[in-house]
Amino acid sequence: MGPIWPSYYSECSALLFVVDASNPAQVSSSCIQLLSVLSAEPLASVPVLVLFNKIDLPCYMSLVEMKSLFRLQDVVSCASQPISLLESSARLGTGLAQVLQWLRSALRERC
Ligand SMILES: Nc1nc2c(ncn2[C@@H]2O[C@H](COP(=O)(O)OP(=O)(O)OP(=O)(O)O)[C@@H](O)[C@H]2O)c(=O)[nH]1
Repeated sequence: MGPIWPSYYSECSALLFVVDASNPAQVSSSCIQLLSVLSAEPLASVPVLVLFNKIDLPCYMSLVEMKSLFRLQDVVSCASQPISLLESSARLGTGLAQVLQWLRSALRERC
């Protein structure tokens, strides 16, 4: 779906970038894709939540591991937009309250 994302950028008020944390191959390609999304001009000031999902699965990569493997702290510091990082399990509902809280406050700040 990546190739069609830019057609939505101009209408975007908040961006939820969901990464499958249980799939190491997808995690690395997602991080590269994230850098491209963050550098898109229409998203320069749009609040971003990077959500590491599927943390209920046995082999998921934790936020701590991902921060160190993909230098996420550097990505966050260098980006023009505010970026938050959260973990979730959509299956179990873990972390979803924080996602909604982030969404509410991101949209409130844009109004
Ligand atoms: N165990 C687990 N499974 C999940 C979770 N979230 C989604 N899934 C499952 O993952 C599969 C794909 O979910 P989708 O929502 O279709 O995600 P997608 O991005 O379209 O598909 P993928 O690219 O394959 O991840 C479905 O079978 C979901 O039930 C989660 O937090 N934990």
